[in-house]
Formats: sequence, structure tokens, C-alpha cells
Amino acid sequence: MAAYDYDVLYIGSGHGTFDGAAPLAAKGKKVAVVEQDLIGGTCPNRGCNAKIVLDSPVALKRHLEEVHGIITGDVDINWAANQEHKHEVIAGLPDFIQGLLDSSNVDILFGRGTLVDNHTVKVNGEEKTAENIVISTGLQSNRLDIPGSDLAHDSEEFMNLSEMPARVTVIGAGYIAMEFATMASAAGSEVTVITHGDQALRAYHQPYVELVISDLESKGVKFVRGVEVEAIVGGANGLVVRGADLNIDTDWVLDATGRNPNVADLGLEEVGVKFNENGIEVDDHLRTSVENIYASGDVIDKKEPKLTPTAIFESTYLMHTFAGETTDAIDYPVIPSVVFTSPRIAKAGITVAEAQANPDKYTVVENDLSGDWYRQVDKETIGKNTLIFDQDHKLVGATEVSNKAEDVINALLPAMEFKFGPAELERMVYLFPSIASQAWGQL
Ligand SMILES: Cc1cc2nc3c(=O)[nH]c(=O)nc-3n(C[C@H](O)[C@H](O)[C@H](O)COP(=O)(O)OP(=O)(O)OC[C@H]3O[C@@H](n4cnc5c(N)ncnc54)[C@H](O)[C@@H]3O)c2cc1C
Ligand SMILES: NC(=O)c1ccc[n+]([C@@H]2O[C@H](COP(=O)([O-])OP(=O)(O)OC[C@H]3O[C@@H](n4cnc5c(N)ncnc54)[C@H](O)[C@@H]3O)[C@@H](O)[C@H]2O)c1
Repeated sequence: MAAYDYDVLYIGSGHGTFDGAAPLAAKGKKVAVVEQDLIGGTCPNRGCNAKIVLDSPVALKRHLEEVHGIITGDVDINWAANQEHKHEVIAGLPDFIQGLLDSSNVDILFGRGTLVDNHTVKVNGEEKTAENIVISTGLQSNRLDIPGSDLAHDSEEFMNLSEMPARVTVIGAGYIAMEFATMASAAGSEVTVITHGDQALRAYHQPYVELVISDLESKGVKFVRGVEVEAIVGGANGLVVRGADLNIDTDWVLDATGRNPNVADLGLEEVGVKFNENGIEVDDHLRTSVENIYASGDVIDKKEPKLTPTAIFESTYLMHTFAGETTDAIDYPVIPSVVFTSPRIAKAGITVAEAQANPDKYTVVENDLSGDWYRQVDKETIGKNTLIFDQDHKLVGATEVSNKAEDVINALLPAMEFKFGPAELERMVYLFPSIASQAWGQL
């Protein structure tokens, strides 16, 4: 049998890698991680963690506005201080994650990794061999192919702004567009969101999305729908975003038109790993088209949402595979998702659209939460949820729009994943008063 430098070598050090790589090495496997940038990848450094720190005063500002009168005085966000706070919170994360990998004896190879063959990766001109290779290279921001696209910025640049520009124009209507429009508006910017389709956040329950849009509009955010942006040009007074019948004067443009898989210049074509515009093609064991090469995390072409919890689940699954603990296909659990707008929209399981299309299989229960005493404690102004039950009255889906939507959906996950019936529901005792207790009481 050939002797390799490593049992497993990962390209990329994000959640698609490190949640599995560290325990795998701790089980005695020889593991290496190749990283060309910050350890930990997008989520800690340029995604979830960075974003949620910046969002914290935004959510608090909403809360204070809702209890205005009980709490008196004006509230403003000092963006420069918020930025500094974000830096303090996340700056240590790469070292922390590197510490986890080091303490499990994972070798970290800094540099760009490229495939040479199905057992070899080149890093800094040096070839390293491994029995198995995992490609976990994530996504990068899309750039519109229009004149002046270099005048636009991406989410990472937004999250490094030391001052919030007076006028921000956002192109797109997905997660990043809606979350960052919310932050910019709360921080005092005049915000315009341009969507090329009619709908924002297509995967979410549209009545709830419209509630969030109306709320943003009531705060002065302008939504321009169904327009293709054709150019960004420098004007006498900042920038101008142009489209058919569209001329928007602005100071700063966020291109939030999606993120594309990092598949270029990796040696995929040369080695024969199949991929398409959505990412690397894998089978139900996360194996690529080439033996001994696997893929994990956002870079995979998959129907599951490209989120941190999905990447963690995949890297953990691969850890069990490489440790010889399973030969089973990957069996994804219910994967929740949330948009951190203000209020949030969260969901898990069967969608409302799917349930409404199959009335023989599902019962849809809509709840207006404005009557819930616990929501009135914080004087929440927007609160609705929809619960979906199967024919045995077991919870199979839920979505909520409210300030606490992520906590409600998290609280309901065990009922969905483990298909709890009345006996199990009765055994679940939650602290009272709490949002989990209120959510569970609806079942
Ligand atoms: C602005 C933003 C906000 C987000 N917010 C959330 C959120 O709130 N909740 C949530 O669940 N998800 C969120 N996400 C998504 C989340 O960040 C990703 O799902 C997660 O980071 C995927 O992990 P990954 O390991 O697959 O990829 P990544 O974390 O992107 O890691 C890939 C790594 O590979 C490295 N790499 C690439 N090519 C090479 C190469 N050839 N050689 C060496 N290294 C290479 C990169 O430098 C990078 O470090 C957000 C994303 C963004 C952009
Ligand atoms: N809360 C979270 O979990 C969270 C937050 C931010 C990002 N993310 C992840 O980051 C990734 C990227 O998010 P995103 O918001 O960039 O992508 P997205 O796919 O959610 O949204 C892209 C948006 O751009 C629009 N668009 C595409 N082409 C366009 C064009 N030519 N002109 C105008 N609009 C166009 C689409 O209609 C869509 O509204 C996703 O994988 C997402 O899961 C997650």
C-alpha cells in the first residue's frame, strides 16, 4: 500500500473543514489543512460572526424604538464604535480556531492549494500526498458584469466600513442585500434596494418577507423592483446607478447579487473533478467524480442551504467516514435558516408553499403573535408564525417573522427532527417565562 504524508488533507479551513478535521486528528488520523487566507474561513472572519456583532445594536435599536416611552431619549448607532467592537470580538477567532487544530495535531499549511492528482496537492511549490483529499474552498462574491462594476463593493468591504456612507444603494434581494440594507438604514444611511425580480428572499414565506419590506420602507428604505442595473458611473455628486428609466445618485454601492463557488484554478479540470456553476458535484457520500477526492461545505452543488450549520454537519459526517465509523450515505437533518433582518424571518422543515400545494398531506396553522402576552412584554410590533403538521399532527415545518424568530425555530427543531408526538411533547419542560416555553406551548 502506498505511504502518504497524510490520511486526509483538506483545502480550505472554514466550517466545511475544521469542525471535522480537529476531532479526526484527535482520533489518531494524520490530518493537514491548507489555507490561503485567514484560518476559519468566511463565517468567523467575513460572514456570520462579523455580521452578528455589527447587527447587535441594530436589533437593540429596534427594541428600544418599540419600548419608546418606557425608555426615553433618542438612540443612534455610532458606526465607527460598532466597527471597533466587531474587530475586538472577531480578531481573535483565527488564532482560537488554529489553537483547536494545533492542539489536535492538525498540520496547517499556509498557501494556495491546487490538485495535482487524486492523492496529491501542491502548496507553495511543494507536493503533499494524502489518502483522501477534501475540497472545502467555499464561495466568493459575485461581481455584476456591467460597466463600472469595479465601483461597487462586496459584503466584506461593507463589514469593514469605518463610517457609514450617507447614501447606500444595494443591488440584489437575497440574504446579504436584506440584512445589510437593514444595518445601513439603522445606522442612518439613506438606502435604496434594487431588485431585478419581483420577489426578495425567494426561499422564504412571501407574506413575511413583505412585512419586513414594508417595515424597512416605513423607515425610509426605498425598494425599486423589477429593474436590471446596467451601469455604475461616477457623477458630479458621488456615483450614479443606471438602468432602464433608472438613475440613482448614491455614495456607495453594495453588489449583493450572490456568491459563486471557488472552483477556478484548483486543478479540478486537470484531475477530472466534475463541477458546474453551482459547485462541485458529489454523490450521497460527498464523493466527487474522482476516487479519494471529497467535497464539503458551500463549494458543493447541493439543494441544502449553503450555511454554516450545513457545512458543520458535512465536515462532521466526513470525520465519521474517514475514522471508519460509518459507511452510510449522508442523511441531512432538518436544517433551519434565518435572515437577520429586523425583525428576523426564520424557517425550518416543510415550507408553507409546499404544505399549501399538498393539502391532503399537511395542515397549515397560522398564528398572529400580537395577542401573545409574552411578546407584549417587549411591545413587539411584528409577530406571526405558521406551523405545519402532518396527518399524525406531528410538527414538520415552521416559519416565523419576529424579533425572536431564530430562537423560536431553534426551540421547535427537536420536535421536527425527532417527530415528537403527544407523549414526548409532555416530557419537554421549559423554563418559564421564556420564548421556548411560548413556542412549545403552540404545539
Ligand atoms: C456576509 C455573510 C454572512 C453570512 N451569515 C451567515 C449566517 O448568519 N449564518 C450562517 O449559517 N451562514 C452565514 N453565511 C454563510 C457561511 O459563512 C458559510 O456557509 C460558511 O462559511 C461555509 O463554510 P465553508 O467552509 O464551506 O467555506 P468558507 O468558510 O468560505 O471557507 C473556505 C476557505 O477556503 C479557502 N480557500 C479557497 N480556495 C483555496 C485554495 N485553493 N487553497 C487554500 N485555501 C483556499 C478560503 O480562503 C476560505 O478560508 C454568511 C456568509 C456571508 C458571506
Ligand atoms: N443569515 C444567513 O444565514 C446568511 C446571511 C448572509 C449570507 N448568507 C449566505 O451567503 C450566500 C450568499 O448570499 P447572497 O445574499 O449573496 O445570495 P442570495 O443567493 O441569497 O441572493 C442573491 C440575490 O441577487 C439577486 N441577483 C442575482 N443576479 C442579479 C442581477 N444580475 N441583478 C440584480 N440582482 C441579481 C438574486 O435575485 C437574489 O435576490 C448564501 O449562500 C447565503 O446562504 C447567509
